[in-house]
Amino acid sequence: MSDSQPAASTAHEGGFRPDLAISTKRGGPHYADFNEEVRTLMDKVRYACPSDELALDAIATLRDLNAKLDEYLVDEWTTPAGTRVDLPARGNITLPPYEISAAGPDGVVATVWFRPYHLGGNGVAHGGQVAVAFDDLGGMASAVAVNGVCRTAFLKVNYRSLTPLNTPLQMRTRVDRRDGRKMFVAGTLHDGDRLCADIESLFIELKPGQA
Ligand SMILES: CCCCCCCCCC(=O)SCCNC(=O)CCNC(=O)[C@H](O)C(C)(C)COP(=O)(O)OP(=O)(O)OC[C@H]1O[C@@H](n2cnc3c(N)ncnc32)[C@H](O)[C@@H]1OP(=O)(O)O
Repeated sequence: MSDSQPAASTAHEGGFRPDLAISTKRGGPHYADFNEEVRTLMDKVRYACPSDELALDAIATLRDLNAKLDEYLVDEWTTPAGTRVDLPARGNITLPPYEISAAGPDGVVATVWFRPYHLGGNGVAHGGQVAVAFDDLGGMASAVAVNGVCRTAFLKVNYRSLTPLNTPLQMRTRVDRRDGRKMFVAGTLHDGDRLCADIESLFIELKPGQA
């Protein structure tokens, strides 16, 4: 575990943050390239078998970079990662990248692609990464439905066929049924006409102030 900690957060206000002030300017004009280079680094690391000389060189470079980044850590409400809606997956490099083509009462439609670093085994995507994409986009469908924040209560993924890497895939999520705060969300992931996975899930609308 690294000792690096993000900056102290502001007072805990639960899941609702009316003052998010989302801006595509956060992180500056080169934040997109910064994000992309980090994803590329993760791709390379997933497949690299470095010489010891290269490993030592990379360790020194990364330590230097991490020390520089330590000077610029902010809290989760201020970081561009997760709020740069102009970037794939809102600039959150922990998510598989996606681009939203529709988000409304009929649900969310996105193009998602799994990169080399999402490798599970034998050249295809890790099932956990598929679940991460469904969690985020299922959460988005329920958030749009209630115009608020929801948390996942359960997420069942049916893996119907292998999910390829480096391929634009269609993910669709929608609230199938609402019962008060309970949003039953269905979703599919397709490679062309082929169904890769689908979900049965429940998202709960948070009460004001609820974490
Ligand atoms: C636009 C940006 C989009 C961003 C999207 C990001 C999405 C990311 C979503 C996540 O990953 S959230 C992180 C993973 N989830 C969690 O950590 C949640 C942990 N669990 C909790 O915090 C609470 O258990 C939870 C908020 C889900 C529910 O607690 P509550 O106290 O608010 O509700 P309660 O326990 O009273 O349950 C409300 C109803 O849901 C039902 N319920 C809750 N959990 C259930 C469950 N697991 N299975 C079936 N039903 C469940 C419960 O029975 C009840 O039904 P009834 O109203 O009919 O009585």
